[in-house]
This record gives sequence, C-alpha cells and structure tokens, in this order.
Amino acid sequence: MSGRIIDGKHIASIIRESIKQETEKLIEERGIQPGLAVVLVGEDPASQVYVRNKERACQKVGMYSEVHRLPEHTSQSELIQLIERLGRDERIHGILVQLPLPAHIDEKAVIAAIPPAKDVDGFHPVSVGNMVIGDEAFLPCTPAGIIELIKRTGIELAGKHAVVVGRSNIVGKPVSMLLLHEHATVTMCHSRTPDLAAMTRQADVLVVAVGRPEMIKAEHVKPGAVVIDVGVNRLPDGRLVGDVDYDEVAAIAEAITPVPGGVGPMTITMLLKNTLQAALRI
Ligand SMILES: Nc1nc2c(c(=O)[nH]1)N[C@@H](CN(C=O)c1ccc(C(=O)N[C@@H](CCC(=O)O)C(=O)O)cc1)CN2
Repeated sequence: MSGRIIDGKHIASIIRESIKQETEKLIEERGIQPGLAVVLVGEDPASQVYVRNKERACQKVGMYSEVHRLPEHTSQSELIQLIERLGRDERIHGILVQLPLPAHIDEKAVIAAIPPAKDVDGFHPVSVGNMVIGDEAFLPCTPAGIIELIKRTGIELAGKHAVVVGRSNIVGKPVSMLLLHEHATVTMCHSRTPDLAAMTRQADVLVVAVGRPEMIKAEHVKPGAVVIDVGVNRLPDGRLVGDVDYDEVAAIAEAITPVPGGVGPMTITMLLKNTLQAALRI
C-alpha cells in the first residue's frame, strides 16, 4: 500500500482563489479593503520568511498589508504601544505578532494586548475560550488548516480515534479541541507519554506537532491511518523534513501530508480567511 498524498498546496490555492473573489466583492460593494498588520520582532530567519510570505499572500488576494519590523532589543511596552495603535487603526482589520518573540518579552502579555476583534491568529484568551465552547471565534490558523485539509480530502472524522502528538498552545491543544468538535475521540500525547508507539498505533487519524525531525516511524502508525505532519524542520544538509519519516510512513498510511506542501500552505491561507472575516464583520 502507498498512501494518498494530501496536497496542501493545491487545496490552499483553491481556497485562496475564493478569498480573492470575496475580497474584490467587498471592495466593490462596500469600499472595504481587508487590512492585515504583521509585527515581527528580531531577526529569526524562519520568521522573516513566514512574514514575507504573509505579506505576499495578502497582495495576491488584493488585501492591504503592512509589516512592522522591530529590532531585537524592542521593549515589551514599545511593542504593546504599537499593538494598541494598530488596534485603533481603521485600515487594519487583523493584527498578528509573529512568534516566537525574543526571550525578554512576555508572549502572553503581548497577545492579550491585541483586540479580540482583530485577533486573526486566534491566540487571544477570549478567542481561545470562544473556540473551546464552540462560539464564533477566529480559529488558530494551523489547526483550522488541518481540519480543512482533512475535510476537503473527503475523510470523515466523526467516530474516528484521533491521536495528537504535541501539546503546544498554537497547534496541539487547539487542534485537539477542533477534532473533538468534529466528533472524533481524541487522545493527546506529549514528551512524557509512556510507550508513545502504543498510543499512536491506535490512531485512525494521527496529527504530529512536536518539532522533532522524522521521529514518527512506521512502527508508530496503524496501517491505513491518516497522518497529518505539522513539523517543519530544517536539517544541517539543508533539507526540509517533517516530524514524520515520510518514506516509511507513506508506505503504510491511507493518506499523508508531505513536508513541504502539506499543512504549511494552509496556515497562511487560514490567516487570509480570518482577515477577510474580520473585515466582513465591520
Ligand atoms: N503569529 C504566529 N506565529 C507563528 C505561527 C502562526 O500561525 N502565527 N505559526 C508558525 C510559523 N508559520 C506562520 O507563522 C508558518 C510555518 C510554516 C509555513 C509553511 O508554509 N511551510 C512550508 C515550508 C516553508 C519553508 O520552505 O520553510 C510548508 O510546510 O510547505 C507557513 C507559516 C510559528 N509562528
């Protein structure tokens, strides 16, 4: 058996086309151009790439965007002042602060300064709370992208056993909640789970977000499972790999996301979707 490849790049391009059309309609009919402000603190090379890609993605669908690049030594209060100013700016419908932040800045305090109505990353405690209770909220982009990929591939989640490996606030915890909302039975695993393979082998749907290159091998996966790889790891030889050993696992999975070209392209697509949504709510 060799698994179906879940082509995130293709699915993302279909969604982006419809976002582009809705953006054009919003501008034409109501004179509102969705606007996104991205704040980047410091010089992290991967973050710089992601921020540039977010800026380009906005341009391609006809949204307004501005990027605020701040030096590494920016203080927490300077950063919060900028966020408060963006919160009052009528051109800006969505604000996101690229993570990770430098160590001297308290990430939670910064996220709390974003007005929930502009929280297109879905990280504010109000957004998280609304997501958990199933109320209207901006959903965090990577978890929302994972659910969209699974649904658009025609995979049923209701009644399935989903196992999530990783418990971060931006992927592991929220994706577990979204899988639960889709009526999956969810098990969360992490670095202190004993006998990880015994847990992951029970998964009909396995989501891996741990940031450890190729740690999930064929022995961790039940034949016929759907495998979603959230990892993006750059190896010393320059190759980009996921948290799943793709060649081994693709041979036994029913369907699998590649890295690159799986979950990654959906993250920015869901950001565009949230930004459009924020502008539509005006
Ligand atoms: N404020 C936020 N910070 C971070 C988030 C986030 O959602 N909001 N997520 C990640 C980084 N991220 C977006 O910011 C992100 C990661 C990966 C990709 C992506 O398209 N990956 C490609 C490969 C890209 C490459 O060549 O390096 C893929 O998997 O195909 C997009 C966005 C942490 N920070």
